[in-house]
Amino acid sequence: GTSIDWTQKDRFSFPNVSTDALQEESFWENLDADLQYWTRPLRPVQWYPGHIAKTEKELRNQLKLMDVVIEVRDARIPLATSHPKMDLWLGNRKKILVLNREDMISTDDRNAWATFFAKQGVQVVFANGQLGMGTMKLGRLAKALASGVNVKRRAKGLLPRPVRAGIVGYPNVGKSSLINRLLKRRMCPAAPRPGVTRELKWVRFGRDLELLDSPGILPMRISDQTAAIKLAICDDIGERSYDVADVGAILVQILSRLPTVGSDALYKRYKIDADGYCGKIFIDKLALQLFNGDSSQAAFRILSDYRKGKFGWIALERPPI
Ligand SMILES: Nc1nc2c(ncn2[C@@H]2O[C@H](COP(=O)(O)OP(=O)(O)OP(=O)(O)O)[C@@H](O)[C@H]2O)c(=O)[nH]1
Repeated sequence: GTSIDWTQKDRFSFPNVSTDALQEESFWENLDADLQYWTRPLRPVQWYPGHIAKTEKELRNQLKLMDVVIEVRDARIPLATSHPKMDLWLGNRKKILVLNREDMISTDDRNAWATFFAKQGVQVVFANGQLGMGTMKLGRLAKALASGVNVKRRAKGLLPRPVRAGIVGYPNVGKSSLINRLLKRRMCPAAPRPGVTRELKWVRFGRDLELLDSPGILPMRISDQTAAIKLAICDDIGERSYDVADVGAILVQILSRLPTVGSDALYKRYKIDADGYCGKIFIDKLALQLFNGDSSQAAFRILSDYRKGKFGWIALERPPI
């Protein structure tokens, strides 16, 4: 496989670069290849192709109505929660990128992503849909970006109209929470499941701006199992689509190799040795220790500890170099 040989790294000495930093860099460089290798023998995460086609059609219809598109991603996995066809679907609409769940990543991660997207000229806002952080800035940006729409209308002799913004993103990334925050209301009608026709309503959002009250859902990428595993770990897809024990085992392998967590932190929490190669053995031991041998429950405990930040706030992606 693509396992990392730390001892090899230690033999060379790089001036001014700590071994920890090197190990971490090497971890991130190898993570996607490792995930590909680890997921190959597993039951793939199941998407329903029928749903995907319908979701895509609905999304494209919704996008046609928007002048400004607010694309929401999970800050822990900004790449796995992106769709390669998004820019094509956008056409010449303006886009603002929201990295939501900013509370679930470290300041270093946040800075790294801010630099990465700034270099690409992408407008990025970090937000917390639960607490509402970032939404003021988002509102201001949407307004600023949208002002061009009426300049064009005036040039064509048309009357100005409110500019229309809409929120899109993968399931569960926090779209409804952000709509609620922007519209300062408690409830947003739950996003309907793909294929169910819904009424689209515009809600006034500040002066001259309207927000579509139901979010657009991005279709899953059917063949990308590396992205799927990350979505599963981050609880961005339903548990019925994957095997909890498999996903938990992969998380153990990731955590034990990550220098900022490592097998020491796993041992401290569960009193079980992890070796970074076989998360399944770790899960089975935890199952025997705490859950009468039920490995799904054991895996769920580890996933849930990760999601609650018990090992620190750990992103599963770093910007590519
Ligand atoms: N910690 C944290 N949790 C968040 C944040 N934003 C949303 N959540 C939580 O994430 C879960 C999903 O949020 P929703 O707003 O329902 O996500 P959605 O994208 O509308 O989901 P779908 O309706 O499935 O498409 C909820 O439990 C929210 O409370 C955030 O910034 N930080």
